[in-house]
Amino acid sequence: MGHPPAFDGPVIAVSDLRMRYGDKDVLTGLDLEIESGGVTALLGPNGAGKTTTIEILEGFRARSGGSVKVLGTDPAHGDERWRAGLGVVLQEWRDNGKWRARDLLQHFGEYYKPYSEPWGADELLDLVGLAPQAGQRVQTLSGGQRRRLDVALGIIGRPGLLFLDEPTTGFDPHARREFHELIHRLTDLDGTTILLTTHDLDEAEKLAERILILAGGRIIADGSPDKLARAAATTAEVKWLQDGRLQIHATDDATDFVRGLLATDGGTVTDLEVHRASLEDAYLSLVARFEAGQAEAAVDTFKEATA
Ligand SMILES: Nc1ncnc2c1ncn2[C@@H]1O[C@H](COP(=O)(O)OP(=O)(O)OP(=O)(O)O)[C@@H](O)[C@H]1O
Repeated sequence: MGHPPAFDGPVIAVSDLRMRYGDKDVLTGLDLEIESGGVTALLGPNGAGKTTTIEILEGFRARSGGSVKVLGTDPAHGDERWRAGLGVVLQEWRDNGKWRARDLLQHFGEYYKPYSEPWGADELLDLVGLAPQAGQRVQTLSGGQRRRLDVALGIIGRPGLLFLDEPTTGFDPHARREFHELIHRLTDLDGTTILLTTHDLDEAEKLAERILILAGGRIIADGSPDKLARAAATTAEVKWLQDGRLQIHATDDATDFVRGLLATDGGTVTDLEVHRASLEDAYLSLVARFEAGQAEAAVDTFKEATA
């Protein structure tokens, strides 16, 4: 006995996933396949359905339609052995405050013994950088330490697939960096596959090989950070002063536009600037428009920018 049985095939296979709360459609046909290994980040504006998606994949929420396989099993019918192959770190987890960190891990590790060889508590505390806090009560840990303990609980059974829902919300920059180092360490170990949700594009770019953007009920962008950034950067904004007045022009071919401008301006153009849209620009504008209630228009513009 060691790790849960290795799984052959995509660790997540979702097709036409739909979710409706009352009369509100949150997921309207989500398709997704994730192969084993590496970190995938699921991004999207508030209320886009990230947590809903993750909870369906974890088997905590019944879907309205579509087909879902996680580690080869439909989460709606996952048994204990299947669940033991998953690691779950929820957005908030506030129980167990009186337990000491090491005792808590030892206790939870017992649950996994029929299915895998769980981490020993001390080894795991070391891995997540909490060895000095081993004897401390959970309620006395800082926010960042608490989150690392959450991750320790999530990975204690050596899961093949780890879900992290907004793992660094509320972190200061130092805690965030330490957490990112921990995620890198986990993917180096045992090839754990990680799916995390975040609001933060910068975090997604740092951690993930693959970024998925969820908006308007489906995945509207899917690719490596580089690929998405290159796609978003095709439009450029050219700014200049002419006769003391600011002029702005958006173009797909800034070089050609500037050549034409300078050939005909008679020397009146000054302060010329070319600003290439970054992935961040495209994403922030998506989020702002989404939050202003212009979801559909926002999705169309973003798709055009990253197609
Ligand atoms: N149990 C529920 N009953 C009714 N509506 C719900 C329920 N859970 C979520 N919703 C709604 O579904 C939408 C998606 O919520 P969800 O939490 O999945 O989004 P999210 O992308 O994770 O958001 P955030 O980034 O704010 O965490 C929201 O409009 C939310 O209000």
